[in-house]
Amino acid sequence: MQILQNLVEMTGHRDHVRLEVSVLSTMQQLPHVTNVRALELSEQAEGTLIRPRTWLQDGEILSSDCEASSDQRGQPLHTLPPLAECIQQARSSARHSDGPHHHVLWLPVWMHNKARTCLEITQSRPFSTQRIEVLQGIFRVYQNYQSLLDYSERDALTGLLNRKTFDEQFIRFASLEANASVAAAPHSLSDEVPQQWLAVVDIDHFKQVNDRFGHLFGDEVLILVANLLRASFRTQDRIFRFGGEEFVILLRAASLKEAHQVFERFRKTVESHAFPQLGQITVSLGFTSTRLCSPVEILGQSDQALYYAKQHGRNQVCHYESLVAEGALGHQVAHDDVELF
Ligand SMILES: Nc1nc2c(ncn2[C@@H]2O[C@H](COP(=O)(O)OP(=O)(O)OP(=O)(O)O)[C@@H](O)[C@H]2O)c(=O)[nH]1
Repeated sequence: MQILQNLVEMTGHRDHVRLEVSVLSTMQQLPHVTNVRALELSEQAEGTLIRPRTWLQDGEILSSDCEASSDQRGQPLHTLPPLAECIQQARSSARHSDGPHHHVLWLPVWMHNKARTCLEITQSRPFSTQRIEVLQGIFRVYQNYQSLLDYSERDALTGLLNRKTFDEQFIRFASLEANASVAAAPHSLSDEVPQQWLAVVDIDHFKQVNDRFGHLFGDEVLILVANLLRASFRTQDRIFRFGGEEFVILLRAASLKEAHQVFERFRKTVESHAFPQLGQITVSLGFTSTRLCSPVEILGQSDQALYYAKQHGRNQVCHYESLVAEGALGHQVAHDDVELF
């Protein structure tokens, strides 16, 4: 009965992290469970890393509020061989016993053929068949509900994250970033601190595609561009379809140079892609650093850089602060210049 009540509570959430906290508290209440964690898997230059995103501490379930790439508690996936093998073979669970009172069960959350999260349950007794059935039952409800949440966060045409999700995630992220940067050094173009960049991408002369080939064909082009976006960025970078033929990318990069290179590489990928019937299409991209500004200002700055790219020949990447430093843009975007949220 307690489990049923917990399941009702679990499915009342509209947020991935709160749902995760809820499923872990449900599992933690089972007898002999000594620890529960949700591990996040992320692809980094040095290989797949795992870090605890939600965990049990002093009887309370806590969640990390920092980005995976800046979390010091990440460890290489290969340091947990049974889990690494389970992920590599796309299996639904793995188990490991480390002494008579330490038994671990891992349940990876598979979505779009990728496991980005894995639940970890530790018990002081070996897992009985019945216990595994109960845990897997709870896990299936949780996973189905995660899929529903995921579906509501995505754009139906391209499968990218939608504008609503951007508004929710970016406002939350920007307030975390603002708090973190209170003690940070003043911003300069040559800073080498890992930071986030926001780019607005717009397909050039897309209206002509629709006019010549029809709206349905235009939709196919949007899907192809979305696929190129997915292939060009890492899984921890977030890509949104913002509306129409406009996309937004949130990228983590160590320097302006690196961010510029990554965006430039994407521009070239689109330029050199052979689109059926169309041949070549191009994109313009405006980007800015997300530090020390409000979400409205950040979007406004990227939009200004994009507008500049469009006005100066299209098929190019423009960086807002560089344009301002060169005197190419008239003025910095103020709060009331743009109204987006
Ligand atoms: N096929 C399709 N077209 C869309 C969708 N959303 C917006 N569009 C079209 O995208 C086009 C955008 O055109 P504009 O913003 O005028 O500019 P453009 O032709 O892309 O030219 P520049 O941006 O100036 O390079 C319009 O024709 C819209 O109808 C969509 O979901 N599917």
